[in-house]
Amino acid sequence: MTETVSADTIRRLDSGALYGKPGLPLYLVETPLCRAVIAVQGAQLLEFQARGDAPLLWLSPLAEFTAGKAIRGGIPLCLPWFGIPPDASKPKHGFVRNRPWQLAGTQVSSQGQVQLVFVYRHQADNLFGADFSCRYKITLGRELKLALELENLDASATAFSWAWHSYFAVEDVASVAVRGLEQVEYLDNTRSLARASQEGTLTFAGEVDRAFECAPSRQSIQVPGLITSASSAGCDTVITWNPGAELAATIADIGPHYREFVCVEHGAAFANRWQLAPGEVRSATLTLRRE
Ligand SMILES: O=P(O)(O)OC[C@H]1O[C@H](O)[C@H](O)[C@@H](O)[C@@H]1O
Repeated sequence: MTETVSADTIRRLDSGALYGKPGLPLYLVETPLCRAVIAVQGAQLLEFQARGDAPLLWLSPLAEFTAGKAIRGGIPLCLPWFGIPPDASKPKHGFVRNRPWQLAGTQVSSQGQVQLVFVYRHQADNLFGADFSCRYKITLGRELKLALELENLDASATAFSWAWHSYFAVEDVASVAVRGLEQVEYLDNTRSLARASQEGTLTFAGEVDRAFECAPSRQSIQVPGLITSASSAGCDTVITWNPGAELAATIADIGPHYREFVCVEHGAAFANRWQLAPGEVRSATLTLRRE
């Protein structure tokens, strides 16, 4: 990554210009290798498509672009906690997905991959009582590479849980199969986190909400083409989610569109959460692509 990126490769525009729903600033990245859209809020990838391939990510046609509200689809980053916190008055999945991030740098490699680095700094408050900072590198080529670096800036040891909450575009959720989780134990969020073991390939007949701790580093998702994921150490939890018809009907920005996506999320949650000493930095990576 050496050269500077030309101004027409990365353009900043309002969500109104792309989706007809004004309200949030976005970056549109167009290169000979791919096209991507990233919201400033949450540094959230909304679209990624290698040239000539089908879109990798699903963005809800009912997505809202309202400051402070999570955008349905793409890859929201859930952090500094994943799921519902013990204090239920606090937001689900933390707050960094609902806050603006700063674009700290851009570069292009000699092979044409474009890299954007986003940063977020939190100062201890009532929501989360520890200072921390995140550095999030998004590399856009024929594949998508994500790298997160989290630093505990607090004087005390602090626990963090987080996930890249990827929504993958599928033809029909009913014919999707996820491989790479066979025989792995999971917490079933549809049954108060009861433990069970994944028997065979994971399919989506109705609501599925499973958190696999200490999961293998590779999964494949048959959509019916193949999407593959490869994660590094430190990114050991996989969460699989689709609400199914009944629950989706109660979620305003999903509704009848639940058939169009599956979430196969990667991060560090439950038993895999990160316990960071004062000043400790920890990182993880995830690579996603269509084969
Ligand atoms: O609606 P959200 O806050 O974005 O959460 C959407 C879903 O995220 C994860 O996959 C959780 O395991 C689910 O329980 C949750 O419903």
